[in-house]
Amino acid sequence: MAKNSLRLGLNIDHVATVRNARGGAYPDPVRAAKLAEEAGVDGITAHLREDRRHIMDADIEGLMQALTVPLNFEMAATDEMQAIALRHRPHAVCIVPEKREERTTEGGLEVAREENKLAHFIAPLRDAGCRISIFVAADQKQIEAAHRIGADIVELHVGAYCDAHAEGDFALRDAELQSLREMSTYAHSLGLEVHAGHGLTYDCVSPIAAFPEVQELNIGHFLIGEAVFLGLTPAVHEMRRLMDEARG
Ligand SMILES: CC(=O)[C@@H](O)[C@H](O)COP(=O)(O)O
Ligand SMILES: NCC(=O)COP(=O)(O)O
Repeated sequence: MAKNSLRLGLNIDHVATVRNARGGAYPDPVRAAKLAEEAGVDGITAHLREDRRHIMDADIEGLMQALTVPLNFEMAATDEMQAIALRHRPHAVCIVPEKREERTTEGGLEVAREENKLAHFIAPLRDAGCRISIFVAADQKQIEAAHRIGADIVELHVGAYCDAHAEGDFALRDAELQSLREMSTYAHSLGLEVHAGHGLTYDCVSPIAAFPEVQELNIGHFLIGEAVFLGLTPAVHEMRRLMDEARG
């Protein structure tokens, strides 16, 4: 595996969170995405939630028109979202679980219990040329099911590891890290491309970036927050530096 094959995808959802807090047009997530592109990100991630709490339909339209880097379109497995993805045909579609009342994405997708349904759901998206990613916990059963339904990618939900690190529960953090390490090796052995994301910060990114099987990190909330202090370009550059350093 090439040394520098770790890509950074910026999740721009929370530019839209700030915009939507007041209504109106700014800050504009498409402008943020273009700036991030100039700063050297390898892709943009946007999650069109069913309740449109941050990214809106017009943002997806704007991103599809403006971006030169790939768009990773995160969405729930609903008919509405499938129709939107089929209209835009983004580079990748990442299927995520969604609960209307949650503050953020709490876990990975339940693939094993919904295997047939999901296999049918992703088929037209694949036929439309989208790469299929499934956002999963570090759980062998879910990874095997993602492989069986024909996903190209699994994105490992690293939120529990990040939370344990932030809370100083280092025993739990190390246990989570070990599961993530084992499951990234396992997913790669099945032929799945491995991505990781959710809750990554400067403080906790390095051990995940060091996993040789991981090819992409999707990072948003922390970087958009950090951009308030540093500006988006320096914030992205610092994350890129830490990822490269961890990769060795
Ligand atoms: C699936 C995922 O991890 C991201 O899309 C993240 O969820 C975005 O933030 P919210 O969970 O706040 O929508
Ligand atoms: N899929 C995870 C993601 O896109 C980024 O999550 P976060 O860094 O905004 O928590």
